[in-house]
Amino acid sequence: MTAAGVMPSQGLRLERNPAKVLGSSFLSPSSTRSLSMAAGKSRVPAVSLQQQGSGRSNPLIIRNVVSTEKRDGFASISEEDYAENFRPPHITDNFDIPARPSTFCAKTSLPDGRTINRFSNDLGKIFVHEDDRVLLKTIKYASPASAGAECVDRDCNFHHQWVARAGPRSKIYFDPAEVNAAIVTCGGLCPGLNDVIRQVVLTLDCYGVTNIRGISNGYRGFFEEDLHDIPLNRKIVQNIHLEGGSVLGVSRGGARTTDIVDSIEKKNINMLFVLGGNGTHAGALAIHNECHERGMKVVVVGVPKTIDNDILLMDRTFGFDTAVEEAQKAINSAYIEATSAYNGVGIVKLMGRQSGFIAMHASLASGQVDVCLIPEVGFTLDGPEGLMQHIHYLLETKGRAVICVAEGAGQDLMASLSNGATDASGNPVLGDIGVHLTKEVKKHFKDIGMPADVKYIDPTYMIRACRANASDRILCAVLGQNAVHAGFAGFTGITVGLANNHYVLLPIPEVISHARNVDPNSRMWHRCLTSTGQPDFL
Ligand SMILES: Nc1ncnc2c1ncn2[C@@H]1O[C@H](COP(=O)(O)OP(=O)(O)OP(=O)(O)O)[C@@H](O)[C@H]1O
Ligand SMILES: O=P(O)(O)OC[C@H]1O[C@](O)(CO)[C@@H](O)[C@@H]1O
Ligand SMILES: [Mg+2]
Repeated sequence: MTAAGVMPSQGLRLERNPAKVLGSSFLSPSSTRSLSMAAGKSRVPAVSLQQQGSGRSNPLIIRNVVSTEKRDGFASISEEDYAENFRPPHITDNFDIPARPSTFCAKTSLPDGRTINRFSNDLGKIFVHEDDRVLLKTIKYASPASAGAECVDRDCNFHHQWVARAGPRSKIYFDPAEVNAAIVTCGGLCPGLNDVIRQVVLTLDCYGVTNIRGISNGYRGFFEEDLHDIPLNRKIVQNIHLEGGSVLGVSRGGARTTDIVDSIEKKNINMLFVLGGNGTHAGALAIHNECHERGMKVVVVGVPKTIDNDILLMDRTFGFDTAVEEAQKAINSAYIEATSAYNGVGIVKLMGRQSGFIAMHASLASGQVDVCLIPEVGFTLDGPEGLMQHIHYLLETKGRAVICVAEGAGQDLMASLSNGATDASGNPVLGDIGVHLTKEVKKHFKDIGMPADVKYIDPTYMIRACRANASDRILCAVLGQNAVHAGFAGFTGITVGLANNHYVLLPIPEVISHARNVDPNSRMWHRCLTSTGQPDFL
């Protein structure tokens, strides 16, 4: 991201049905359907997998908006463009399915197998109107030079970006008796996975769905012969949120879209909930597209899971808050060690392959960190501006130095170590910056004959395996419930999220074009620097 020109929607421009959007609002599923049919076109995004990949790319280039005119690095995009881009794909875009009254909360099952009426839909306003919208951006920047400015034109004009509001609709597109739901958790672990699984199951139960399965160990569970589905119901999931991890298991790699969709077809799954990060969502989009190409009436709904908080457009993803909180223990231990030692240096490594949000927030929260290093901001070790000089200064002035480093930081300093290797999902295998820094700091002070007592803490997997904290559990509850509401409302190829403090539905391509990064021009990074008092190390 540059301070000068950040696209409002940092995703791909989809080749969509040219249905005219009125003003800045969206079309309701029913009106969209008639327009789609009239136009004789499918709204399934014609986007290749390569385009869907989570590798970084310049949003100004990939958003190939026909009406876009680029001037001084800015693209002029109309509010209609936003509306069209953020219109969540709907099952009725491709199939003529009648809407039916919602069954949400009509009844629920008890642990003993009995069914009771929950509460009547007449009791109050429980439904979100299908035309409800959430405003994505709320700041009107006066100038592209404003801190963290996201401007779409040279004059920094404000464009309304309305996105669909998440929540239960009064009309649904599935008969609960015919729903065959599946949940899959992919990628790495993240605090809160079990909470989301639990909420998806509880909410399906509230709609009256009894046929629910968990797919074992991520996408692999669809086709690895030794992996078996796990039946799920209200009773089974009742206490799963009390532990970290995923009761379904996770995995990386092995995503063969055609095999997965063969399996979906064979198992008759028609509502798929996919919990995962950028890679998982790219897979979900591929599954969604393949299902539609095969004429399968399947909705695919994502729930963004990334402890790193690196998914576009979202205020935060579940697990992040827990990670920041858990990291405090490690930072505090490093601080205690460093302050108690003679010339103590405490180094803590935190997760964040491409994005330094955990390290930045944990450093800011702790107030004990002297230097925060993130992937988005380069640094050097040696020379007058280098990190070693600053540690030297800290030892002389404070008698200690506490460093919080994100795992993706300083990879250029260890180019020879990582060797271009990738994991099963194609993610780069990183060099261990924590170990590298520890060695370099020890070596530097030994070389100059100054005592330095260096202690290194790597709490990464301890943090990731935690049970979610209360605030993340609430986020998980709302996201899990909204995923089911979205599925019943017929939305597909979408994901749920918290944007601008409201719960929304977003088309998957809009959130996965690249990882969300810390903007070095943002107020938050500047707040972190104000707190640590660190200089630039370049
Ligand atoms: N471009 C892609 N298209 C289809 N499937 C993909 C793609 N990228 C990754 N996947 C699959 O999605 C699953 C999860 O991907 P990955 O391991 O990158 O985790 P992730 O969802 O990004 O989560 P995390 O935040 O933990 O990295 C894997 O099974 C992987 O094969
Ligand atoms: O070791 P694993 O399981 O591949 O996971 C490590 C990765 O997972 C992440 O937390 C993303 O989920 C990265 O920050 C980290 O590099
Ligand atoms: Mg990933």
